[in-house]
Amino acid sequence: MDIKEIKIIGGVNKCGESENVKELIVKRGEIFGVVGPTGSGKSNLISDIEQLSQGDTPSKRKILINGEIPETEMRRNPRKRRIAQLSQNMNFLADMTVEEFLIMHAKSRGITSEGIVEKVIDLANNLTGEPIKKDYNLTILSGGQSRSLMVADVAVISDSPIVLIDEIENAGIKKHEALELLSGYGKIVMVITHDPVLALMTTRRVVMKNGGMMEIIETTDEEKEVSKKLSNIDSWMLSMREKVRHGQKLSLNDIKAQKVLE
Ligand SMILES: Nc1ncnc2c1ncn2[C@@H]1O[C@H](COP(=O)(O)OP(=O)(O)OP(=O)(O)O)[C@@H](O)[C@H]1O
Repeated sequence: MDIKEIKIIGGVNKCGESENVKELIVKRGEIFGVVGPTGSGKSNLISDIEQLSQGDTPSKRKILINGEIPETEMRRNPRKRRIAQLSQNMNFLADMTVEEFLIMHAKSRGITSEGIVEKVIDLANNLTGEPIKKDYNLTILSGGQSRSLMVADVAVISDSPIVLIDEIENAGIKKHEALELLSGYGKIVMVITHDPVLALMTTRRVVMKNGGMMEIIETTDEEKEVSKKLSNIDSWMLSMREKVRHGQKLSLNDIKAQKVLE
């Protein structure tokens, strides 16, 4: 099934009161943000989408796919759900090389195209400062390398049209590029974040409060500008981290803020 949009029909907050936002539609290629303080219900909203809930969770939300109630099979069978989830705590456990894993995953999805392994690894290497090689064992990958590979894998091999991301701010990868990559592959991307770099690169974001969807904010052009500048600062921080990691010394020249903010 070609998933073009998901619709969230609002339910109730933690006090049982109707949510302010009654209906929310997220379309293919859109990056949608979920923001709110601790305990405000961000993960709960993502989990409702992941389960394709139909008024049967505490929030009583309903999730429609292309305007319709998804088939029971899609709800019950995780293989048919086609929703990928990424979080900063995820790691690979399988004892195999990067190449073996990618070939196996591509095969299981019926993808046989030439050069798919190289393509995924190249994309992953754009997201991390520490290069990944195809003969590396999955279990020796660092956190940043693992997450980069997962993002590239979800973008290219996994056919999950819906990607739910739970706080990747400390995942040690180029977050901006990671989100751009996923949305560029025509996916519906929903990202929970406290990070302005990510929050401002979404087209819209929902503000959670007390377990309910309070309001939807459209990202302004000015905010997009701010996002680009913050992203530069972010890449710079990542490069500093890499220098320290590789035993190099930093100098005051490295923190000339103007260079970063230009
Ligand atoms: N609409 C709701 N109805 C009933 N319970 C809810 C609702 N929304 C959230 N909760 C409950 O409130 C608690 C906090 O919610 P949740 O974990 O989703 O918050 P969060 O914003 O993700 O928090 P954190 O930022 O700390 O991860 C959870 O136990 C969750 O089950």
